[in-house]
Amino acid sequence: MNDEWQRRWREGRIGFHRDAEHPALVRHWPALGVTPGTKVLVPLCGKSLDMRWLARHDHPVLGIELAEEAIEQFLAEGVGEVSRYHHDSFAVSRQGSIELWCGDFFHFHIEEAAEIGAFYDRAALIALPEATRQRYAFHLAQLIPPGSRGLLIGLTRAPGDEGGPPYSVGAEEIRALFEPNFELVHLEDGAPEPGSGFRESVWALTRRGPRGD
Ligand SMILES: C[S@@+](CC[C@H](N)C(=O)[O-])C[C@H]1O[C@@H](n2cnc3c(N)ncnc32)[C@H](O)[C@@H]1O
Repeated sequence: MNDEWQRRWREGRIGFHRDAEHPALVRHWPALGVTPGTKVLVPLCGKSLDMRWLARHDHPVLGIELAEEAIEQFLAEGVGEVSRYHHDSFAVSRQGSIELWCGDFFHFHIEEAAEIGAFYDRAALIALPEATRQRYAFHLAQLIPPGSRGLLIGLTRAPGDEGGPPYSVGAEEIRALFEPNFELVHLEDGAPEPGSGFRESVWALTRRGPRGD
């Protein structure tokens, strides 16, 4: 699966990428009440412009992305000096208050996550096949301290459409995956997209319990 993502980026098959920040981020992030200055984890970040929006709103960002191509495109499209270093298996690049860790999200561990106090998932959970989604929800919970908030934008496909990625992840599955470690509030469902029938759902999550619960 990892090779397939690298191939997609090399071949420019990145229909998931948006040319502007996601309206649900703009609409809902302020109400989460995340303190300015709090570092936001963006798992499976691609070259999402949502990271620039978060940075402009006083949040240092830590994005994690497998594909070097995505990170290089993001940096080339940005402004400012880029500094680079290595940390374990990750190649880390920093531009302004955005740091991008190139590598596998599942290899990113709590020691590296010390300063993270919020998260933003748009099309990360739904990029993963069913068998990996449980691992994703648990791993995310390990990285996020109790009391921290995050926004999750998921997606369902038209009834009977079992393709993916993006995979169809309904409200029931989202609750089953995250409720053991997070309080969830379902904020909205988008309208089905004409043509694809994809329909986004937006959730606010608050990490509960002691770390590693
Ligand atoms: C559907 S895209 C979403 C990207 C971004 N969140 C956005 O909204 O544009 C999923 C991204 O996750 C990356 N990815 C997939 N599996 C990953 C993993 N295990 N660790 C890090 N990145 C991964 C892919 O390369 C791809 O860029």
